Amino acid sequence: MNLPRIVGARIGCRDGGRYAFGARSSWQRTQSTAAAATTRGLHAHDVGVHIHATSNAFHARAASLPPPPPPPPPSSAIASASDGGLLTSNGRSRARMRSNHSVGIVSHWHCYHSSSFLSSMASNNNDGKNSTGLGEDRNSDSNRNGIKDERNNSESESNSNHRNSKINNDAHEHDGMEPRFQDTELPTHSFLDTTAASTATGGGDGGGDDGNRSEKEPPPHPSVSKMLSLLYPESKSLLVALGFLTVATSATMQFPNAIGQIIDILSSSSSTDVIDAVVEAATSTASHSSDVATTNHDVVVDPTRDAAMPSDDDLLAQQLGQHQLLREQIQTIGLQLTSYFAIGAFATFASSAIFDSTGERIGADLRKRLFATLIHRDLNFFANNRAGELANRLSTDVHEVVEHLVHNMAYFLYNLIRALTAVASMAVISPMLTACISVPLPVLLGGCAAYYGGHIRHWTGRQLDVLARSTHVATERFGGISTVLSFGQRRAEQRRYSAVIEASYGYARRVAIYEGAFWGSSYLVGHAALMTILMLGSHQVLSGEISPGHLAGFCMYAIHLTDAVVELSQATGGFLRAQGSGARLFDLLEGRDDRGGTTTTIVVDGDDGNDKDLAPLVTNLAATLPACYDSTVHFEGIKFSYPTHPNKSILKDASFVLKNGEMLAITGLSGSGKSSIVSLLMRFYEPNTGRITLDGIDVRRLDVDWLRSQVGLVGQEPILFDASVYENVAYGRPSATRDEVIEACIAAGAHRFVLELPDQYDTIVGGRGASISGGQKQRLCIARALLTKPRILALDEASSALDGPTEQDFLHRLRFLLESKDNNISSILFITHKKSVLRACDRVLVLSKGKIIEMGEFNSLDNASGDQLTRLMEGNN
Ligand SMILES: Nc1ncnc2c1ncn2[C@@H]1O[C@H](COP(=O)(O)OP(=O)(O)OP(=O)(O)O)[C@@H](O)[C@H]1O
Repeated sequence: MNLPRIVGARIGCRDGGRYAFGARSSWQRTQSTAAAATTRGLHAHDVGVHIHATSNAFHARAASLPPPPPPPPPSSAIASASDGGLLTSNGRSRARMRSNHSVGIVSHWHCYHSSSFLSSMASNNNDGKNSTGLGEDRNSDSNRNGIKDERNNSESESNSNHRNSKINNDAHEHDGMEPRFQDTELPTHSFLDTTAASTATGGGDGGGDDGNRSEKEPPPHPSVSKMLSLLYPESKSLLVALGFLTVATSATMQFPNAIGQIIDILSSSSSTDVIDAVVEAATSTASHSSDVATTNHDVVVDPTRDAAMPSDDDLLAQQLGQHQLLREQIQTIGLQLTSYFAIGAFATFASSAIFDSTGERIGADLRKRLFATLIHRDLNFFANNRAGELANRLSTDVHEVVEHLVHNMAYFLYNLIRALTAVASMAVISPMLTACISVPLPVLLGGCAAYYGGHIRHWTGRQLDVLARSTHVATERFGGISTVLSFGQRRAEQRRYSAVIEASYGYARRVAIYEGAFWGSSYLVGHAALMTILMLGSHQVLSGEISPGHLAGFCMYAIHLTDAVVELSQATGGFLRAQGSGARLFDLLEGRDDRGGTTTTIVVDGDDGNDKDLAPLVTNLAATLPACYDSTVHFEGIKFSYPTHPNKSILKDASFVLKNGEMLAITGLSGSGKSSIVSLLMRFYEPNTGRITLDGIDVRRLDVDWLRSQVGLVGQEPILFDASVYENVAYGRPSATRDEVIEACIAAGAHRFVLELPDQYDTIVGGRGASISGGQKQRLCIARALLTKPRILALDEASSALDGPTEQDFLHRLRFLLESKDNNISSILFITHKKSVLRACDRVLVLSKGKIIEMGEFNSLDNASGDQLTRLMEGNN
């Protein structure tokens, strides 16, 4: 299961297919299943890239690391131990990872953190505009607008701006349409303009005007309590994980203490004497036995030796006993440490596994919630929000929130426990030394992190914006490679891409410098603190206040403290980044977006002529018509503008009737508002004034899903999903039998070519039906609409890709379906430019600039000379 592809495909559905077929909840289930699969670890390709790459960043990083250098020379146990995070300036995260092995469980969290440090900062700045998954939608937009866009591209390439603008102007004058998705064709300066990049990433879809998608104001950051509310459902697991984390950290923190004890045991004067004596005895025994072997007969016993004095042998035996005692003491400490570390290892495993899986659980739930919210938004919302960007929110932003919220929380807690334990242990050893380090250190390191972190965030954001833009453009160009080739633009594209990548590298270099400065400063501050401790501590040892072992232990705790303070400042930054990523998510979840909001309040002319707030009726989903209703549709004085362009009048006082039992064609110049009529009938949008009635009832009083189920819409662009022929046709009625699907395909004239496909009805048609022809796609879409047994069939240029004989056959079948008593279809609405279709219809309605200018039978209109229809039909014989 491929989550982003599913999401992209569903959200990118431009013809409103989801709405028309009322299959939102079924896709919602699909999405839930995909999310659940992700949670169970069945990471699909794209999800895996996002989730695994970061949540298992440790492993990925570790795998890519060079082998660790040889251990530091034993001359400095402290220096070697201090690698636990402090002596890390050069390799930064890498060195941190390596060195952290020396302090037990530290490694996991460090490595995790190290890899997420930059990416997390950056991704926030990127504001979720990762270009992954964007290209497909934008490509399709580009393809739709292919000729115009590509002409523009070609013109700009040859630096003829005049011609370029003329093409646009011509197009504009001709059909009154605004050129859509102009930003897909960027002159070099805007291509490199990171401000533009930040606004222009994302896959455009949904039929909106891209140009209108101006940069959104960043939403306010959600409060801390709101962020933490995401964790609430999993609070039990998190508490358990926290318990394990505390145990693991406590176990780790035993190590410095143990080192101190061992050093003290070994360096006390009595121990030194015993060790010296035993070593001496061992040496002399060795030389003595060799002497005995050579001069055994020379041995002379001293008769004057005092019998009361303990003999050398007794003394040696005593010292050997004490030596054995020392060994046992050290072994006891070793055993204690071993048991601590065994417990620590288990606790690390448990806390890590619980934190990770809980994070994924929270992410999966958040994705399901967000998808459920998005899939129920209206078409206007999708016109205002790029499909790719929404899909990105589902994958990247949710991942960011989980990453920073859950993992950072774990990381923060871990470091907090570590820092507190270190301070407490240090205070026990030497309160004075503790005060010396624990006050200035957090201030200095926190200051460094705040100062450099701000710069790193800033430049990483710029870099990722440019990178995201470049990725989007690359995806788009690869998708439209045939156009790039046909206009000979390969080198130009190569130059553009190189330029933007260079710009991105420029930002990356600045990031690298600030990062280096941060780690350099941390190194300096940390080592200065360590040096101070060593100096002051040595004086204390000399004055007998603390033992050398205590000093060694203290230094190790100080290293832990230094490291923990650095990590704490970064973890806090991580939480702020989670807030940044969460801002847009909460906006979407709570439907607070300022553009393209849902229809919550509808004011309409009531039946009694008074304006009424119909919101309660609209939300009451029970209103439907009886099965035998008359499917006559009345458009009464409809005035309409798209919410994105409220000042542009699309329909101007349009009134007409679609009678029960008739085939009505609407024709007119491109952009005259034909498709908008179907959108209003489907209630994708609401008219500004006037009303649409079905059987005399205002459609706004009817259950919108029921209404849509009564209209079988075949959109202008045949949208198929990346599934089998059978699944695509049965999309609107998943319960349909195979026979019913075949029947619908026969009626739509699709059966014959389906049989010729490699797996017939089980053939996968590819993303957007890429592996079948345009005419075949159209026929499958018609079959899909017929299968839902609609009362009204609305065909928006649905036969445009059919050849003459196939179209004639199709029209005959439709007439048969309309007249057949067994069939549900009672009226057919054609949106068409084709004379053959117009001729087959009962009546033709001619639309010009949103006004109905002619209406009647085709022959009567066709015979009237000089009219709009005749001009329309020129060259259309
Ligand atoms: N989602 C939208 N948001 C804003 N404007 C839109 C939207 N969809 C269409 N328009 C604009 O509304 C006008 C009418 O569009 P419509 O698609 O109804 O025309 P049409 O007659 O069906 O054109 P064609 O024959 O080219 O399909 C056009 O100017 C178009 O740019």
